Amino acid sequence: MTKQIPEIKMIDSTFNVVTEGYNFVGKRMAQLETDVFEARILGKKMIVMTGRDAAELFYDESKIKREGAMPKRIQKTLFGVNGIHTKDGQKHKIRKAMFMSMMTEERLAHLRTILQEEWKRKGLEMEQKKRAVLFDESEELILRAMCRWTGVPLTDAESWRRAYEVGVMIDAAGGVGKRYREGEKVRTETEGWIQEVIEAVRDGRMQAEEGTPVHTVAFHQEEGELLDAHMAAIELLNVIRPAVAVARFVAFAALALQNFPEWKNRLGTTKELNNFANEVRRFYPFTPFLPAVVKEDFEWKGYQFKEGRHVILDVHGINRDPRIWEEPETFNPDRFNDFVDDRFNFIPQGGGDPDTGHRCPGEPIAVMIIEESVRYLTENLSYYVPEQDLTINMVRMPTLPKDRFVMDNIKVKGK
Ligand code: HEM
Repeated sequence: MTKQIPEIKMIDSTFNVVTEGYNFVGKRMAQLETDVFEARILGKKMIVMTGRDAAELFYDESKIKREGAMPKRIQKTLFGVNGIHTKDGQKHKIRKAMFMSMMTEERLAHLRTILQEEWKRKGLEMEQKKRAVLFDESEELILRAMCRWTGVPLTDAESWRRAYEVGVMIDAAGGVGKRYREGEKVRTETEGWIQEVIEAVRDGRMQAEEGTPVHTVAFHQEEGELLDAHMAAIELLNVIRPAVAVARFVAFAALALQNFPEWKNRLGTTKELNNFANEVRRFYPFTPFLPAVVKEDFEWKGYQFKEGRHVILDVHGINRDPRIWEEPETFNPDRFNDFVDDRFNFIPQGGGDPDTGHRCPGEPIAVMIIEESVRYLTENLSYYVPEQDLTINMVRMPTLPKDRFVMDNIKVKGK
């Protein structure tokens, strides 16, 4: 028997999404005591879904597609227009293979070494400054590391400006008005910068080592053709930009060390450090939800999904779902000791199989950046956390601790 999907009886709920942010979906799910509801958002009727099973459905390519799902305003700031996030089927698989080919064990080990070197440099810089904002420093550090790793040249003179611009693109994703317009502007500039690099590599003005992401993207072919240089720039930026976004998790990790200091001396083993990084990705808000579109009519748990209907997956809610996580509101890295990941129950960076579906290819990079940052902060740096506002505004998307984690009296240990 088919059931009626519970509906939000409002002409349009966009205002509530904007004013309630990360809380919008969870609040409605609780009010309606459901895992699925329908609402009109941005003028379109959408099915909003939460829970592990909803994630499994969302990543079933026979039922759900991406074409036409991602709002243009998010493509124009965060992702780049018509990049991998919007592709389906064979086109997506070929493009995705390009990203996945960058994630070999050897290449990732190289990135870890780069991150360790960059943290050493950063530690000394921060010590000289005495007082620094961890979020800003992390953005710059990660941009440097990613440019080295991908093979994109970056001078000392430009690293802060470029890092700031990439940060603006990320921050603009959930913004309106000035915040959105600035994001769009810096995206155009940043794409121009990377496009020049791609063109220089292609015509031999710049050397790029085989196996580096810049080489991979510059010479990646689809149907016997190189990518258009602008598209290549968008996709190379789809490696660099989201890594810079991990600075949010670095700031959250520092906040966790501050608020839950009992974990500081529980980071000695690789597993403990990894658990801590995963709990940071689960506990703190980042990706709120993901959009897609129903490919053809089907029924799920008695509900009718009609072809062309937009769907939204509640990523944030699944990270805090009490059916998956015991005491979800408690920060507890130990929960990952016996956690069985079934690809749909822990999805801070999307679910399913990264090789074949849309799941983020950058999870090992994100985890590694958090791990190396936490390692450096706890083992190599001493600092004082001055009075400041570290509240997390759950309305703003994406969010971060308000004062971006100011550190004072910074000293490198054991020099
Ligand atoms: C702050 C850390 C990160 C978060 C929260 C994050 C989150 C996500 C999410 C939610 C998706 C969408 C999954 C979907 O559409 O189903 C995604 C896709 C993607 N991410 Fe990440 N990501 C992060 C870091 C990275 C890094 C370091 C890379 C570098 C390679 C990366 C590259 C990508 C790409 C290329 C896609 C598109 C995949 C596809 O459509 O097949 N991300 N990410």
